[in-house]
Amino acid sequence: MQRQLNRILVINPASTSTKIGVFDNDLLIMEKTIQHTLNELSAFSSIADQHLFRKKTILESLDEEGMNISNLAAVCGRGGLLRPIEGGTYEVNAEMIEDLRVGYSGQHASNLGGIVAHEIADALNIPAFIVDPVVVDELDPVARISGFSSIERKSIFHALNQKAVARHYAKKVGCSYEDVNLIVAHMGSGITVGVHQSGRVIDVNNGLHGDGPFSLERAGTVPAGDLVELCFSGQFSRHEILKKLVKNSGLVAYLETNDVVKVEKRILAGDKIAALIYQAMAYQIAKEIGAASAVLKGQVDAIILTGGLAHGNSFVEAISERVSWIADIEIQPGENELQALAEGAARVLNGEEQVQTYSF
Ligand SMILES: Nc1ncnc2c1ncn2[C@@H]1O[C@H](COP(=O)(O)OP(=O)(O)O)[C@@H](O)[C@H]1O
Ligand SMILES: CCCC(=O)OP(=O)(O)O
Repeated sequence: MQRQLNRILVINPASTSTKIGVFDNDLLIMEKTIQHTLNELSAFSSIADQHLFRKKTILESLDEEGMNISNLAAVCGRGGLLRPIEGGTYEVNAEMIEDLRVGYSGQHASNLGGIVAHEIADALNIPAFIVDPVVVDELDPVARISGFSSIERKSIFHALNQKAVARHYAKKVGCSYEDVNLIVAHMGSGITVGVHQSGRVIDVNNGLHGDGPFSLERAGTVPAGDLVELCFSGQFSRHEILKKLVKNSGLVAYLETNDVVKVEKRILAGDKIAALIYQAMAYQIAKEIGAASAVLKGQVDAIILTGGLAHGNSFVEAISERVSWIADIEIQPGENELQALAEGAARVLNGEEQVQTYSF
């Protein structure tokens, strides 16, 4: 079926930048990363308060690029820490904006995606969407059990990129996403390993302040008793501990950088600590992939390695040597989030997928 031409503005707010793209359906016309200085952002007391500033910089950038926004069909933002929801494309509504504004499941720059998309779309009288936000929750009941009866495991992960690379793989092998079983490891500031069974992510580590491998900045699973002792030691406030777990752990804590390219140079120059930490990060990811293969009872069509760290040949090799016996390994470097947002909006605008409503 012939698709109609839909011009879509997509917005992916990150902690120090806003990435934007203009697409005709899923065909990229223009993309730009708008960098924000710490000085600019420090003027705001919360992430949500940045919405007018981010909107202004987006509209100015589009103007500079000569983009006429009057012919847009929709605006689509990366969704944030909402209530747990099924995967899909959601129209932004008042309930969603309120949850993004307060950060129902926590604070993350992606909370701005839906808010800013709505503000731009509203002025143009066109719909605003979010696609596969980080709170997509399709966990099997058994995966929710933590072992500590007052705490349930949560699904907070790179749903947008994970589902996009999984769909691309399925298309490449001539199947639909619902026909394949995949393990997807997204490896960047946060690292999440998702078990994709028949189009649903039935198990995944909580990549924000939950569990799983440590990452560039996150702690991942930490020995529980020792963490409790640290929390009650009087050394740290609640905010400091949470910040440490999310922003100042992993590679940053051990090696004082979140740049793996620099770490690889240090290793080549003989830095033994750098080599140990680098190996440990690959080891923990491989271990998580091994656990995911047990969830799928070994019926794994492919393992997909994605995110910025998948650009690194030796890092990919360090993981592959431990897990290549499980299934073929596909490398899809980078995060493809702008493309995934455009694809999600285009599927709905072209009637290929039903738009979802955020309600509770
Ligand atoms: N060619 C490369 N080789 C090794 N590591 C790379 C390469 N390109 C990027 N990286 C690493 O990827 C990481 C950034 O991942 P990314 O997914 O962009 O993070 P974020 O989650 O913040 O978007 C950095 O540590 C960077 O050094
Ligand atoms: C897992 C939630 C999303 C996340 O961690 O994103 P970043 O890796 O971009 O911080």
